[in-house]
Amino acid sequence: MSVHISAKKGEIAKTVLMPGDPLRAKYIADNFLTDAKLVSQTRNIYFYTGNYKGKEITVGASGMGFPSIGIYSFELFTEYEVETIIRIGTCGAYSTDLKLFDILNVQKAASESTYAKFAWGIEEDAISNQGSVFDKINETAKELGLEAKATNIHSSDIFYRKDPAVPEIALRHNCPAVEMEAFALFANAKHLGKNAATILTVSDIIPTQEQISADQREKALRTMMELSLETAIKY
Ligand SMILES: O=P(O)(O)O[C@H]1O[C@H](CO)[C@@H](O)[C@H]1O
Ligand SMILES: O=c1cc[nH]c(=O)[nH]1
Repeated sequence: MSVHISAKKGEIAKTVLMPGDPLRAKYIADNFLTDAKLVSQTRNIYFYTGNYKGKEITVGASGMGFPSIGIYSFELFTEYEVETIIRIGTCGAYSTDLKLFDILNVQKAASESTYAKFAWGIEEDAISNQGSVFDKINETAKELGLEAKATNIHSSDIFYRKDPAVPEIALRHNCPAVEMEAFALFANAKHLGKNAATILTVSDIIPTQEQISADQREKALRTMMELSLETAIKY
C-alpha cells in the first residue's frame, strides 16, 4: 500500500496505462482485459490489473491535473516498481488543423507550471517523453495502420480561461493542443529514470467549440486504448 493506492505489493504490473477518468480505466478493464481484478479504489480512483494477450497490465486513473498525476505516478514508480506509464487522455485542439478523434503521440509537454522546478529542480518549461516508449507507440501505430501524430502539446493548469487567444507558451513551443497532466508525468519519470509517454485523442476543437459527447468520450477512445495496449505488451 502507498498513501493513495491500496493495492498490495505485487498487485500492480510493471506497465501501467493511465487515463484521467476512473470510469475509462474501468471500461478498459471490462472490455479489453481478462481476469481483471480491482486492486485499488481509494478515493474512487480505480486501478485494475489483468491480462492482455497473455501479458499482465495495470490500468489506473490519474485524476485531473498535475497534483493528481504527480501523486499517482510517483507512488507507482517508487512504491510498486512500475517501469513504464502510458497516459491515455483527451485534449483540446487550438486550431482546426487537428480534427476530432485525431490521435497524438506527445514529443514534449510545455507548461507554465512550477511543478517540475519545485518538485525536482527541473528548470525547463518543456519536458520530453521519457525512455523508449514514444518510439514503441510510433512503431505499433504503423503496425496497426493508425496515424499517431508526433507533436508537442501544452500541459496547462487551466481548463476555463477569460482570454481566448492561444497561450504564449503554446505558440513558442509549437503546441497545437492542450491537456492537463503530461508535464508532471514526464517530470516524475525524468527525475526517477523511468519510461513515460502520452497518447491523446482530440476531444474538443477550441476555436469552433466542436466536441465529442460524454458517451463518445468513453467509447470513441477505443482506438487509443488499443494502441496503448498493443504497445504495452512489448514491455
Ligand atoms: O481525458 P483526460 O485523461 O482526463 O484528460 C483531459 O481531460 C481532463 C479535462 O476535461 C483533463 O484531465 C485533461 O488533461
Ligand atoms: O485539457 C483539455 C482536455 C480536453 N479539452 C480541452 O479543451 N482541454
